[in-house]
Amino acid sequence: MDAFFKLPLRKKLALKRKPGDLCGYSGAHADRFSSKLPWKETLSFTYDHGLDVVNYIKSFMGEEFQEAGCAYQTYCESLRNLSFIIFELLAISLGIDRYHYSGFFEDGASIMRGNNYPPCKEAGLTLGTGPHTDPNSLTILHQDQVGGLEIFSNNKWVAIRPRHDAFVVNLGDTFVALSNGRYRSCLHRAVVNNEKVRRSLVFFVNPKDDRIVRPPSGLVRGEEAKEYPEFTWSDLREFTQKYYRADANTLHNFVQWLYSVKYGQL
Ligand SMILES: C=C1C[C@]23C[C@H]1CC[C@H]2[C@]1(C)CCC[C@@](C)(C(=O)O)[C@H]1[C@@H]3C(=O)O
Ligand SMILES: O=C(O)CCC(=O)C(=O)O
Ligand SMILES: [Fe+2]
Repeated sequence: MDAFFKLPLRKKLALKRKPGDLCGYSGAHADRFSSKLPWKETLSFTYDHGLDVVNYIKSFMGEEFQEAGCAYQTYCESLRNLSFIIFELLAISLGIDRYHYSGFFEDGASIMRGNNYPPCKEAGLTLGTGPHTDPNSLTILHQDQVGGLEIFSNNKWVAIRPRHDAFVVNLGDTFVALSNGRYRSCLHRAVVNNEKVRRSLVFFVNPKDDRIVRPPSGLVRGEEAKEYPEFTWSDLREFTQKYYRADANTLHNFVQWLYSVKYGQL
């Protein structure tokens, strides 16, 4: 990732994400937003179980990234396996079939994202990533030793101390619906500093695009008891990529959009 973000801007822009697509390079999301631009660059690609990551990275970034491709291949496969273990633990904690969620995500496709946060002379006047809950289902993050990830807990921002030997795991909005509201998604942000570049690797786990997101029957007592309408990850990704910058209220606004646009019920 270091080698990529040190490339000349014209080479990075050659991999610029296409409008509405999550994958590719983005510089401060300057092509998407006209205010409150995040102080960061990102490089994202979709990972599904069958992807030959090495060839994908080489074709996408160049032959010189063969070694990076091998590292990403191992990393993505390992995090996919870890996600299934986490989903089993979540199912057990909810008292449902322990394989319910891992089965639901078996044919899913995740997003691998590298975040590069350059130092900022006026670090207090900007944010690397603004306050948000992740719209996806589950996030497995590794931050470098610089520090900058914060969660909102007990009405204050709390720094998450970097640990080189640990991942940060948080639930996203889609899992709120999959658990029928029994779990909440974690509000977090990334701050920057005026001295050092900061990097994080983020693995966003998602179900297959068109798989219907609904809670297991064991978590729903009667039709009225469903907390959220049914939707797909494809719907929520479209909402965040085309109509709404994910923030602390994405799920609420997404449901309004679903009813008005998708179901025409408002
Ligand atoms: C589905 C996604 C949209 C974002 C990347 C993944 C999960 C987190 C989302 C994001 C990081 C939340 C803050 C705003 C955002 C625009 C960003 O700063 O990158 C979001 C991502 C995105 O829309 O690219
Ligand atoms: O870089 C970080 O520590 C947080 C990044 C993040 O929240 C995201 O990319 O969704
Ligand atoms: Fe996030």
